[in-house]
Parts: sequence; structure tokens; C-alpha cells
Amino acid sequence: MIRLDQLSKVYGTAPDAVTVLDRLDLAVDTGRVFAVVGPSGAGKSTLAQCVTLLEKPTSGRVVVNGDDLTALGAQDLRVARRRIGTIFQQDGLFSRRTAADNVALPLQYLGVTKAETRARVAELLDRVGLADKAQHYPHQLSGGQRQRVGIARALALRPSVLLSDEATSGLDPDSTASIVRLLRELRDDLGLSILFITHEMDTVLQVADSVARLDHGRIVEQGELTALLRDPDSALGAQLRPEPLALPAAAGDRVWSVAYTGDVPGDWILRLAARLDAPVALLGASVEQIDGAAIGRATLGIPQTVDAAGVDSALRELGLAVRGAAIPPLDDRDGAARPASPDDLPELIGARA
Ligand SMILES: Nc1ncnc2c1ncn2[C@@H]1O[C@H](COP(=O)(O)OP(=O)(O)OP(=O)(O)O)[C@@H](O)[C@H]1O
Repeated sequence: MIRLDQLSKVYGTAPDAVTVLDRLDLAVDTGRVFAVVGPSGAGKSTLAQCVTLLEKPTSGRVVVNGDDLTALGAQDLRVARRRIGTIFQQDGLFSRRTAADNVALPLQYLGVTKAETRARVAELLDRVGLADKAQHYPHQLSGGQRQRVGIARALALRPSVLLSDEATSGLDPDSTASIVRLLRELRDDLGLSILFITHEMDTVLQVADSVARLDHGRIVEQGELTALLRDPDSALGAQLRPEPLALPAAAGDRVWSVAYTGDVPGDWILRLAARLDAPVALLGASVEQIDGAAIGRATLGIPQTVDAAGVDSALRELGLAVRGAAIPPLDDRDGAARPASPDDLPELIGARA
């Protein structure tokens, strides 16, 4: 497992010091994929460099399997770094070496015997599904295949942690999906802890067990992927799965934006209408299975005459909740449609703060 304790990186000195990473705490357990997402300039590349100690953190610790890498001297650090395999957006393969020779590099560097190297390279290329491409040169491989060779090379020294820095960025959707499948296999078969740094939200949905959002060098939100997606108030959950585009509500209807928070019965709209004794219009919806959990968003139109507190409690009983994040903008143009949010509830149900 890998853990970051209060990891900070400051470039320059006062008064021009720039804090690029600000006391980050995160842990990637054995056999888990932890994604870090964030906009351009958030500090993702700096994080990748600090995790591998290519950049020295200004303060804080990088702990791998209980050992603090930041406390090691140069010699010990060189050895300890082997516990972290890295893959980057650029595959970094040597163009004049075959796939097999590229994978062999770290082993040759450590003086592993030729016979052992040959056997290990064959095993690694087989592991990433490229046994038949061993003698191909990088230019004879697709982007996804080159990235697989990069993964095989990253695994050569049997790391316990795999750091992926934008490794699927720039790949087509099929290649991305196949790399994601491979990473999940490696997670399960080898028990790797995978730190997956990316700006691609779709890929996070496919690969991550947990997610953190980095913004201006700080982790502003983190949690289990499915918990974030099921949390109606999570901004990160809303970013990962944006609101479906909805139809306009009929005049006289109020718009409700809701999220699945648990197991929701398939006929929930019928049940909701029955409980409210009112028509419920489905204006937009997305329902899918992510990591074994049903994740859903829906936009509903319900007559304004229906008691809002009643709608709220009926939704809860069905395993749904009104969303607080990414609520559609107010639309008072015709005075009919108005989105409801938890902030509105006290007002809607007549409560006073
Ligand atoms: N050596 C440096 N000296 C000073 N500031 C730096 C240095 N390296 C990075 N920064 C600053 O740190 C911030 C984070 O940069 P970083 O490259 O880590 O972000 P990022 O999230 O990887 O962005 P992108 O997705 O665009 O690559 C930026 O504001 C950048 O200008």
C-alpha cells in the first residue's frame, strides 16, 4: 500500500514561494485503484513526481509498505523506488529496441542473468497480452499496445505500487478500455495499489475504486467511487456523472433533480406517482451499473400543488434523494418550472430556519 501524509511541495522562496501541493493526505490500499482528478494546473504532475521522489517534497511523507521513502538516503532510495512502477502518457519506449528488449531494460540494468531476463520478459509480455509482439519495434505497435509494453516494463521489478500519470490520455476509447481492463486485472491478480492520475472523468468511472479531486494543490473531496456517485450533495460525484439533459417541465410543474442513493425499485416512478397521488413526468434520466452499484440520476416534473415535504419523504423511502449539486439553473421565464434543491426545502415545506 502507499500512503501520503501531509505531502507538500513549495517552489521558490518567500516572498515568491508557490505552494503547488498543500498537505495532501491519501492512502491506496493493497489491491485498490485510487484515482486523482483535477483541472489543468491543479498539481497532478507535481504529485506524480513527488510520489516517485523525482521531485523532493518540501514536507510530508511518502510511505510504501510501511517505509517512509522521504527519510531514505540516496542509495536506499534507489532500491526503494523499485517498489513503485510508473507509466506515463508518453510510453517512453526506445524506438530501436523491440518490445521484449524494452521490457528487459530494468532487469538488464540490475544485472539479472540473461536466462532469467528472457523468462521474465516472456511472462510479462504474456501478462499484458502481447506475447506475439515480442519482436516488434514500437513503430509497429498501436498506441494501446505501446502502453501495454510500458506497463510490462513498469512491472519488471515486481513493484507493489503502480503510478499511472495520464497513461490513457490521448488513446482512443477502445485502447483506453483495454488498458483499464488490464489495470483492473493487475490490481486483482497481483494485488497492486494503483494511483491513477488523470483529467479524464470517463476513465475514472471505468477504473477507480476511490477518487480524490485535487484543486489548487489541495484535495477538496475524496471517497469511494460509488459512494460519491450516490451522494446527492457531492460536487465530485456530479462532475463524474453530470446531470442528464432534461426536457422542459410542463407549465404548473416543479422540477425535481434526484439521485439514487441506494437500491431503488425498478418501478419507482409508478410508485412515486401512487404515493403522491399525482402525475410524475420523467424529463431526463441516466441509470447504469458502476462497480456493481446502480447509479442513477433523474429529472422529474411534479405539479407545484403537491406538498414538497411529501415529495421529499416519498423519494427517500424509494432510495432517492434531491440533489444539491449540479442542480439545473433556475428558469423562471414562464413562472412555471423551478428546480427544487435541499436549500429550498425549508421554504417549500414551510419550515423556518
Ligand atoms: N518547477 C516549478 N516551479 C514553479 N512552479 C511550478 C513548477 N512546476 C509546476 N509549477 C506550478 O505548479 C502548478 C501545478 O502544475 P502541475 O504541472 O503539477 O499541474 P497539472 O495538474 O499536472 O496540470 P496539467 O494537467 O495542465 O498538466 C502550476 O501552477 C505550475 O505553474
